[in-house]
Amino acid sequence: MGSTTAGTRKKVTLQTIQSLYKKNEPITVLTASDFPSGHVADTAGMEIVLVGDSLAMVAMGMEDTNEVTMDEMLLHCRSVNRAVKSAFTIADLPMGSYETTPEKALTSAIRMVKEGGMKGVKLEGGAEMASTIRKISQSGIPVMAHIGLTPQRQHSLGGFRVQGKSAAGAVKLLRDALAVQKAGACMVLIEAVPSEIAEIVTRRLSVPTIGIGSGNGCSGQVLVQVDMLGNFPEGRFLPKFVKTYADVWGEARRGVEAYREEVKSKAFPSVEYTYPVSKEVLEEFEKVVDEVGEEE
Ligand SMILES: Nc1nc(=O)c2c([nH]1)NC[C@@H]1CN(c3ccc(C(=O)N[C@@H](CCC(=O)O)C(=O)O)cc3)CN21
Ligand SMILES: CC(C)C(=O)C(=O)O
Ligand SMILES: [Mg+2]
Repeated sequence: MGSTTAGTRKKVTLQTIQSLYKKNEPITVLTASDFPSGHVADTAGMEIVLVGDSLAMVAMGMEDTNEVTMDEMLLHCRSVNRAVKSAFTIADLPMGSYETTPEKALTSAIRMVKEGGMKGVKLEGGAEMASTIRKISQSGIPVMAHIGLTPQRQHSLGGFRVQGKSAAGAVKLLRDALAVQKAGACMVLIEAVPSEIAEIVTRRLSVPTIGIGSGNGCSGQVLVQVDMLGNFPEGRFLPKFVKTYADVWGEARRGVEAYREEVKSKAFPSVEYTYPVSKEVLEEFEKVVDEVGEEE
């Protein structure tokens, strides 16, 4: 099946993504927020690495995604970009960096490319964002549109709620998808929408859809990396759509506790973790040790 583990993998371009879409091969997308997470996503063969504003919550400990600034996003983008050699990179435009005018949005998108090293940008919203999407994509920066559950608009949506559940909601979703496609979006991310609805929307579009919590009928899938790796504090809430493929947190916790025990018991550092010194040097040093600092 398709592209495998990388290393010498060729650079993924929009054309690569287009050809996967044509072949009906699912497009793999994963978030990253720093050098190590960018590195593992890239070398494990993800086609797209997304610097999502969810990093506000998972990497910065903020309450939601609305607090993170453009400058903070750029810092994370630069770290991810140093690690990613093959994957196509996209970053979320954070709340406040694109809503006021298409010109402001383009300025922010250009910063993501020039300062963040990103290849494309993602922004939340449907039909109402069409002129913004057009402005950015006509300037040569690929735009992924994010519809369905749009976390930056959680207070209008009444929280992190499933979208497109009613017939009217599904019609709105389809209208949004068609509008952002017409405006030039190169991909449409669909978050937290019933599978059947997302599948029908995907069929009506001629650009790939990337689903999160929207079932198997999308052209590709995305998850937040720390979620799928189980790399988060005990007891943290996880959306129903997250499948956990590893227990990185458990392993990290086990390691730190073992280190603590061994420091307390003096089992660490044992001799193999220390540097040798010759007996002669040691004897010579011991001879003078009491005099050092007492001179004059
Ligand atoms: N770590 C993390 N993972 C994510 O997937 C994620 C973030 N953060 N932050 C930004 C958004 C917020 N996300 C969320 C958060 C909660 C639900 C949630 O509570 N879903 C409910 C369904 C609620 C309903 O019935 O309408 C669930 O049970 O999954 C969904 C998406 C997805 N994104
Ligand atoms: C969850 C994905 C789609 C995202 O927008 C993010 O990570 O911020
Ligand atoms: Mg986001």
